[in-house]
Amino acid sequence: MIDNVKHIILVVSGKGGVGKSTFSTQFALALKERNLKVGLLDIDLCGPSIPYLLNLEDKSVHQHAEGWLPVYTDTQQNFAVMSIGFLLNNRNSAVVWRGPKKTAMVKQFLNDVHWGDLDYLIIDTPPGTSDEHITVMENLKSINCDGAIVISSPQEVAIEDVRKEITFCNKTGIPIIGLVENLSGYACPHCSECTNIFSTGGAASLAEHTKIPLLGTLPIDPKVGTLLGKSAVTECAESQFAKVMNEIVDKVTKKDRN
Ligand SMILES: Nc1ncnc2c1ncn2[C@@H]1O[C@H](COP(=O)(O)OP(=O)(O)OP(=O)(O)O)[C@@H](O)[C@H]1O
Ligand code: SF4
Repeated sequence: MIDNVKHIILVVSGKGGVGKSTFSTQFALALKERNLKVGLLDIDLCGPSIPYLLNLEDKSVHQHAEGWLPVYTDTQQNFAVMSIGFLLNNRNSAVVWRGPKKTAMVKQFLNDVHWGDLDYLIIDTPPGTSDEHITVMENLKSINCDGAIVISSPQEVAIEDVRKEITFCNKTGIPIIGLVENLSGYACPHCSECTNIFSTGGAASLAEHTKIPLLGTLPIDPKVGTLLGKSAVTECAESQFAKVMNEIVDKVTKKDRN
């Protein structure tokens, strides 16, 4: 099912709430704006927020002879989405399954979704470095992904969790494409001036220390939380968030173009 996908990228974080799902969604939408065929798979079983972020909460997936059909956001079928959220009755229904059932669901998501031909499949993974998470990553390793983008926020505790996530990826043998620092300063909606609220430079020094590329630092931008399916790179093209997102897309896709 995944054989016709050219590139698979995991989005991971050692800590919840650092904007992993927001990044996955906006990164996937930015790739689509480059006329690429993109899929977005949400396997964050504890908090599947992708349907909400894409304004697709009323959609459901359908069975097909070849497996589950993803939800498409456009008639040209250039943006495909699959999330556990489509299988839940409502957004507030938590998935309270034990580890083995969750792992079985992840396997099914990886094996049974009919993605068709895709340039990029972006996978939003559950946050953390627990045993259950290791099983998920081992399954992901078997699908031959390009690597992982690690999301952090500037607070020291988040950076510490990123360190753990890096060790974790190294242990599971998943290459790290680069680091992204999210919530890095506040972009004023009036004058676009960016003010640092927390300490700065954490991800940059971590990148230097670990020799992992820093792909970009994305500011807190109040508009980003209201986009619901629209792409920041087109809706607020002049914003710092959009500029950095475009730079990240350039860096990640550059390898492909060379
Ligand atoms: N750069 C940003 N600017 C403004 N708001 C943001 C930004 N990044 C994330 N947010 C907001 O922060 C909240 C958490 O983001 P998100 O759900 O993407 O985090 P997460 O790391 O995926 O969380 P979880 O661990 O629960 O899956 C959301 O309300 C989102 O709109
Ligand atoms: S950054 Fe500039 S426009 Fe924004 S609140 Fe401060 S002074 Fe006002």
